[in-house]
Amino acid sequence: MSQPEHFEMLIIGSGEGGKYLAWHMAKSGRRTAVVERKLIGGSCPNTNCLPSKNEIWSAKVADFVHHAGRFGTVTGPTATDMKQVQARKRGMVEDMIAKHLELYKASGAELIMGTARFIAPKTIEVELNDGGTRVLTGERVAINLGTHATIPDIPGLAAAAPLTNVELLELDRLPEHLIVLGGGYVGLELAQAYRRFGSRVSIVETGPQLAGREDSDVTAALLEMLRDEGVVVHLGVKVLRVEGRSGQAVSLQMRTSAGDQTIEGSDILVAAGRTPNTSGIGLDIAGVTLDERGYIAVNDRLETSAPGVWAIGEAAGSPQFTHVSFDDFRIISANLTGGNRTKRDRLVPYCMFTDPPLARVGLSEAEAQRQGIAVRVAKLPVAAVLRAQTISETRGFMKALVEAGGERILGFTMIGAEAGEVMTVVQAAMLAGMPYTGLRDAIIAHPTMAEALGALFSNLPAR
Ligand SMILES: Cc1cc2nc3c(=O)[nH]c(=O)nc-3n(C[C@H](O)[C@H](O)[C@H](O)COP(=O)(O)OP(=O)(O)OC[C@H]3O[C@@H](n4cnc5c(N)ncnc54)[C@H](O)[C@@H]3O)c2cc1C
Ligand SMILES: NC(=O)c1ccc[n+]([C@@H]2O[C@H](COP(=O)([O-])OP(=O)(O)OC[C@H]3O[C@@H](n4cnc5c(N)ncnc54)[C@H](O)[C@@H]3O)[C@@H](O)[C@H]2O)c1
Repeated sequence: MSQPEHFEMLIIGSGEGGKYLAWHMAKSGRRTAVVERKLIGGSCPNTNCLPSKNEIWSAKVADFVHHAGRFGTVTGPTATDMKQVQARKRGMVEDMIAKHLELYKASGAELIMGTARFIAPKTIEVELNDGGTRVLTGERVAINLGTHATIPDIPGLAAAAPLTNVELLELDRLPEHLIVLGGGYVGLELAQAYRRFGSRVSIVETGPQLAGREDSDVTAALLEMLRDEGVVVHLGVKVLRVEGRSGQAVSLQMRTSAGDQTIEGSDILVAAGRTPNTSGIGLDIAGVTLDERGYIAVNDRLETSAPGVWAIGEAAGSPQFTHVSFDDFRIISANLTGGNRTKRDRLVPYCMFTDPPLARVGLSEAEAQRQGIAVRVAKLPVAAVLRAQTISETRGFMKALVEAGGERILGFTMIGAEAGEVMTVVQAAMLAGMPYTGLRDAIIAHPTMAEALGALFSNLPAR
């Protein structure tokens, strides 16, 4: 065994929270190392958020071009060159990796490329990517391992070598018919994008609706939007088996309420949720306990069962968003410097980058009902928003929840153009504790999408 090297802060995984913690600790003078097996900067800039949003924007351009005539621009025959789509995306990812390396260098944190495994409490052995091993110990250890796509236990699926988001976002050819297993975030964003590039796309979802966490009016709007673009959606099905090989020919047999059906496709994408990267790396040896789903068990301060060991991001069971992994960093760094920050009562917003996007902060109607919280609900169709008329993007609606007996905003959902930006305006009001009347009565620039918040909150039923 190599001689152990000691660090004041040792971080496993260069994800969002892990890298910020490393840079922060190193800059404040602590000897810090990060061990990363592959993705410099984690999955967001390499394989997940940013590459997907990059390709989704290429698909948006394709959609603009397909409908250019509507806006008065005359085009001839058009086609999507997936090699160029890939080239733009790869260029962005390479730039990000270079920037991350500069930030590592400037911070003084050592980035060690290799796979970590615990061999004793607070002690890891790293199998270096360049060969050889190093043994590292940390006075404090943070674990930021992330997740990978779950491959459901369906006969023939694994043997079909299905695509996950990682492989799909690396394809430089267009699938002729892409079968998408799962109608959640990954499935919906990528199904729409590949449809716009020109693939035939079929979504197969076990649940009764798309985006299962959302209210039924929201998911009905999503469904209509996707079907209008020619995406075929199968809901409430049981997948029986998969045959063939993704990239060549693949068939999926499913049980539906109308009987058994088979879909023949060229490729299959698995987008059926995530599995934490917590197995086989000696977390038991480190004294780090997992919960029943295999995520690292943490308290509100993100402390694990092992003293001096924290967990960050998806592997810690935090909501699966980059901005949450970043907030996990803020919790840990605050607590390491005498603060008392917790993840309790965090207001976690999100935006699904379908087009138009779906954004939410706070409660949905169904959640309010489940929690027995009485609310007043205001709705406004996006078609009523003047800005939406100017850009011919009138699909969707806004919905706000306000406490029944007061003026506190409890939730906001929007499906429509610029939903993420409009939602953030409402989130800011919620964080400031501003009554809904503050937004209702504000002067908001005309014509913006956020201007419609005045009309939305004016629609609220009286107490
Ligand atoms: C297709 C897709 C699109 C998404 N889009 C969005 C979006 O638009 N917005 C959003 O907020 N979220 C999005 N997400 C979710 C988001 O990517 C994650 O929540 C986010 O990256 C946070 O991850 P993390 O910090 O927990 O871990 P990660 O960033 O995954 O980092 C974990 C790191 O640990 C490394 N690692 C694992 N095991 C070891 C080991 N034993 N030794 C060394 N290194 C190891 C991994 O290589 C990885 O780099 C998307 C997810 C997917 C799949
Ligand atoms: N824009 C964003 O912020 C963004 C984008 C992509 C992913 N993400 C994050 O990544 C997480 C993972 O995304 P995801 O889409 O993999 O998971 P998800 O949980 O959002 O959706 C998975 C879907 O697959 C369905 N499913 C499960 N097993 C199935 C099966 N055997 N056959 C058919 N359908 C099946 C589920 O019912 C569910 O609807 C998300 O929850 C989200 O937090 C965020």
